[in-house]
Amino acid sequence: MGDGIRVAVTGANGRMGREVLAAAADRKDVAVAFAVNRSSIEETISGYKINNASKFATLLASESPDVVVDFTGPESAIQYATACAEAMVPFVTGTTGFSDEGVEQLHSVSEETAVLKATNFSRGVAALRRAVQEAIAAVPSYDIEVTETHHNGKQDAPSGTANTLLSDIESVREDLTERVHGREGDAPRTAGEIGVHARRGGDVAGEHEVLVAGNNEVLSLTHRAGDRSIFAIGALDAAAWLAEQPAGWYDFFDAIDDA
Ligand SMILES: NC(=O)C1=CN([C@@H]2O[C@H](COP(=O)(O)OP(=O)(O)OC[C@H]3O[C@@H](n4cnc5c(N)ncnc54)[C@H](OP(=O)(O)O)[C@@H]3O)[C@@H](O)[C@H]2O)C=CC1
Ligand SMILES: O=C(O)C1=N[C@H](C(=O)O)C[C@H](O)C1
Repeated sequence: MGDGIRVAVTGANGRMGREVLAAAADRKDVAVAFAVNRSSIEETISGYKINNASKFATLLASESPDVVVDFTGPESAIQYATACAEAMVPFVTGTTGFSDEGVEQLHSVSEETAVLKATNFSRGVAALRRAVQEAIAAVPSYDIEVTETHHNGKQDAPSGTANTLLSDIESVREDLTERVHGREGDAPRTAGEIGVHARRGGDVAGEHEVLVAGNNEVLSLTHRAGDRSIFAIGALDAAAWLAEQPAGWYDFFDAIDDA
């Protein structure tokens, strides 16, 4: 696979699917084997024909892509992943909002083929995650609040990235056992909580802030996505790496730390 990868793209007419096709068109190391969308699309996107999603399994067999890149919804991602397991094609998903059962189903797929699931394909967010864990370990009694802001079309709240940051924080601060979503009325803060806030508006590509406060000081660690191309580029980098991996469960750190 030294000459590059042939990628299949799901959710091709979504905000992210379009970005992935645009990023692929810009890269010499990525060719698009095929692209699918649930609703039929007559026009091409970044020069690529868009197939109806009902043809996904047939196209997997006939086009033999090296890897599939999926940004859709939790139910469809599991359906696409299941088809990838049958065809033994590696599967990268940036889709968020999975239930615990959904994540278990993806884990089952990873017994048959390589699966890389990441709630955020930005290298800046990968750096933020590491910075947050280091920072909060240094001030172990401080209060923590996580705030995310996204465009008004986002389905899930809090964002997948916010949930990932919350898990990271809880792995360092085992005393924080309750996630409090928003705050209203007679609702004073308690010692064991992490406040979680989700804002929606306009076309914000994605912002995440971890606020750490105590002892007469405030530390704010923030990431702002300038536009969605960063997620698409990161997903294609992850896809190029995953295409060469054996069956198993991987995250974005596995790909970027091995580069
Ligand atoms: N990990 C990361 O770095 C990032 C993750 N995301 C995540 O990616 C996902 C998609 O986001 P975004 O592109 O903004 O969403 P959009 O709503 O713009 O696009 C969703 C796409 O998925 C398709 N789709 C939705 N439900 C189904 C279904 N049941 N069956 C088949 N296809 C379906 C839609 O098809 P149709 O057009 O026919 O409706 C559309 O093509 C979200 O979960 C989001 O949180 C987003 C950005 C970055
Ligand atoms: O839906 C989005 O747009 C985004 N979703 C991801 C998430 O839920 O964390 C990543 C990014 O913030 C954009």
